[in-house]
Amino acid sequence: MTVAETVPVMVIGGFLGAGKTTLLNRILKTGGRRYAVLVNDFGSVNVDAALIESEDGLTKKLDNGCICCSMSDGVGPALDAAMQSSPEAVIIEGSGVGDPWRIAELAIIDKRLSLELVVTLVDAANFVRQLRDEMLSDTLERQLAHADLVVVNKADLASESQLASAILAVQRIRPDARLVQTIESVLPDELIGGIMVTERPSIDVHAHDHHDCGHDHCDHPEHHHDHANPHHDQQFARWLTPAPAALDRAQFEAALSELPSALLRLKGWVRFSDADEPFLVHYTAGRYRIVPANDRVEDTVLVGIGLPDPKIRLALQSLVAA
Ligand SMILES: Nc1nc2c(ncn2[C@@H]2O[C@H](COP(=O)(O)OP(=O)(O)OP(=O)(O)O)[C@@H](O)[C@H]2O)c(=O)[nH]1
Repeated sequence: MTVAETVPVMVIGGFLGAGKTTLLNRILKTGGRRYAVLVNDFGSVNVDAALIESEDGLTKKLDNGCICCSMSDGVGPALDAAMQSSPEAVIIEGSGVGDPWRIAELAIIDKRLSLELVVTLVDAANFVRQLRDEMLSDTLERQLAHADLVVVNKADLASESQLASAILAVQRIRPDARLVQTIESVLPDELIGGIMVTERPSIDVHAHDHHDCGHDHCDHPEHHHDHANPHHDQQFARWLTPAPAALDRAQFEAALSELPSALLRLKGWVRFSDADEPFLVHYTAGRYRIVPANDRVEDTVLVGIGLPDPKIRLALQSLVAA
């Protein structure tokens, strides 16, 4: 197979809530190619997969958990299934605490694929503060380390100085990447289908290293985690909170505003007592958005991720008791 016959792969990375799914949906709408999409979410309910607006039935959902594990054999069964529909391009959205380069490596070693672009999103309003947090900085820096394109998103939520310092910090970590600043992940037209990466530095991929990724369910011989950091998102805790009862919206919003700051991201669906349809809840770093959900809601449940803090479980319980 020549390079021309390989299927280009775009990997989308970036921290929790930075706007990855928003970008993915934008590319699906306007990118003009037949895409196969793999998404890897942080919780046991794959909220992102439900939010991918694919109209052509090509979207393939990855099972939850570590993308490196789910895709360890070559690029894995999920991609094999996606390739059956002969996509013109593949987009893989990593989890908000994952390392997009781990996914990119898998694309590099699969002969059917060629890595086209690693794009990393950054939350303009929160990036510098997150970078100063020693529990988060390593994850954030890794996400940028191999980015070809950095999208400094959520510019509408950032002050001028937050935006300027976010851009400076990105340039310090990844001076070679192209950088754009966006609102709602609206990329300039010329970037939407990807950018031509003409010079990718030589790549050191250890396809046959064998080391334990630390996941109980994984028994694959070929993993590509760092030896130094075999389980890259170990420091994060996850919460699954069913929300079966119809909630009082005002109380729910009040409780959302009180969530402990160690809870970095919360998303999912709830029902309110004054409305028939379910609502989609997005909470990131103290801000939230509640919008009517589409018709694909199966369970009303909230999934959360953050740094371990005993206050979070109680706060989530009172949230769904609102
Ligand atoms: N105000 C504002 N909100 C945004 C912007 N971009 C995305 N959002 C909202 O931020 C929330 C998170 O966006 P997502 O696209 O789901 O972020 P993500 O990176 O996929 O999140 P995870 O997969 O959970 O890490 C959603 O409510 C979006 O509608 C933006 O530029 N400005």
